[in-house]
Amino acid sequence: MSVFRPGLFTGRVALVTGGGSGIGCQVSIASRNLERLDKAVEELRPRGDIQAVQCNIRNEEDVRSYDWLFMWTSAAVTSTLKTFGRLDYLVNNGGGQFPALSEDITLKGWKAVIETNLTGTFLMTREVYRQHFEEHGGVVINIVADMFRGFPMMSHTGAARAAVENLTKSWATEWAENGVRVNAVAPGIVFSPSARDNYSFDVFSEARSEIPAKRLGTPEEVSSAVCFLLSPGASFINGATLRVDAGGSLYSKLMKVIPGSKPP
Ligand SMILES: CCC/C=C/C(=O)SCCNC(=O)CCNC(=O)[C@H](O)C(C)(C)COP(=O)([O-])OP(=O)([O-])OC[C@H]1O[C@@H](n2cnc3c(N)ncnc32)[C@H](O)[C@@H]1OP(=O)([O-])[O-]
Ligand SMILES: NC(=O)C1=CN([C@@H]2O[C@H](COP(=O)(O)OP(=O)(O)OC[C@H]3O[C@@H](n4cnc5c(N)ncnc54)[C@H](OP(=O)(O)O)[C@@H]3O)[C@@H](O)[C@H]2O)C=CC1
Repeated sequence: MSVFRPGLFTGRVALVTGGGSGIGCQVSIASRNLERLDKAVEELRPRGDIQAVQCNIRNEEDVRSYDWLFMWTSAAVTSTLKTFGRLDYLVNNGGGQFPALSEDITLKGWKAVIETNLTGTFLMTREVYRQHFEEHGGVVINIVADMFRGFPMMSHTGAARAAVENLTKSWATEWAENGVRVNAVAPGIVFSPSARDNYSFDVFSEARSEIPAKRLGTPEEVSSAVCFLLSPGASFINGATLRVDAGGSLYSKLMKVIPGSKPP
């Protein structure tokens, strides 16, 4: 998802995991696949000062280490600070999961999802705080999901995202005195080719009828919320989760069809 709007953040520096674009400010985009990142940088270069950083957010060394001798730019936080000299925003957008009933999730699959969505967010945010925000302040946005009534068929990500929402509140309080704000954005259902490929059925067509607005959200609609929470207009908002789902989280959609219940 692209997360910024033109002109809003001129002179500011952002680090965005999981792709996204930074228009009008200087941005590092960080994910595992360098080829895809480079393509994104090519596309976005005319609109902003943007660099790609290969980083697996599950790997502490990728997040943290930097080899001053060889000048590797494999460490997301350090290389952003080295390239741009400052860091104002962190957007923890990188994440993902696969659909499965809980009883079918292997330990390896469980760990992959928890480490990506929960541990990755923790490692990135801890590092940004240690290296820059503790001294200079800043804003963190955590992208979570509509897991407010549990997340049947994706219980691993539901648990991880709920934990990230809780971390959002802990960090908002722990770091308020250092001028750090931490908020979360919970998108409803937004078309994503990777999610489409992860399902054996057309999840987006099926989901549409379960959204009160009867349409999917767009990346721009999520980015508006991210921009607002990053901006000075949100300077008194801390520890909040903004739902961007056209009311979908309030509507009783069923992720799993329950044919009938067995007597207790
Ligand atoms: C539409 C609803 C709303 C949408 C919300 C979104 O977020 S949209 C955007 C969402 N975007 C995405 O979700 C991005 C796509 N998702 C991913 O990249 C992965 O799901 C990931 C997040 C687990 C990362 O995994 P990774 O690269 O680190 O690991 P790996 O690939 O090596 O797998 C490790 C283990 O996980 C297990 N396992 C994995 N897949 C399946 C499966 N389909 N079935 C069953 N199990 C599966 C399996 O145990 C596997 O080990 P094995 O058996 O192979 O030895
Ligand atoms: N689309 C939707 O309906 C919803 C999406 N979300 C969440 O919003 C965020 C963006 O989603 P969307 O753009 O749709 O999905 P994508 O799958 O297109 O984006 C996910 C991004 O996360 C990156 N990523 C995954 N694992 C890691 C990792 N270990 N380290 C670094 N980067 C990683 C991927 O890049 P790479 O493979 O190169 O590492 C990819 O760029 C995700 O967290 C998603 O779960 C939440 C609710 C709904």
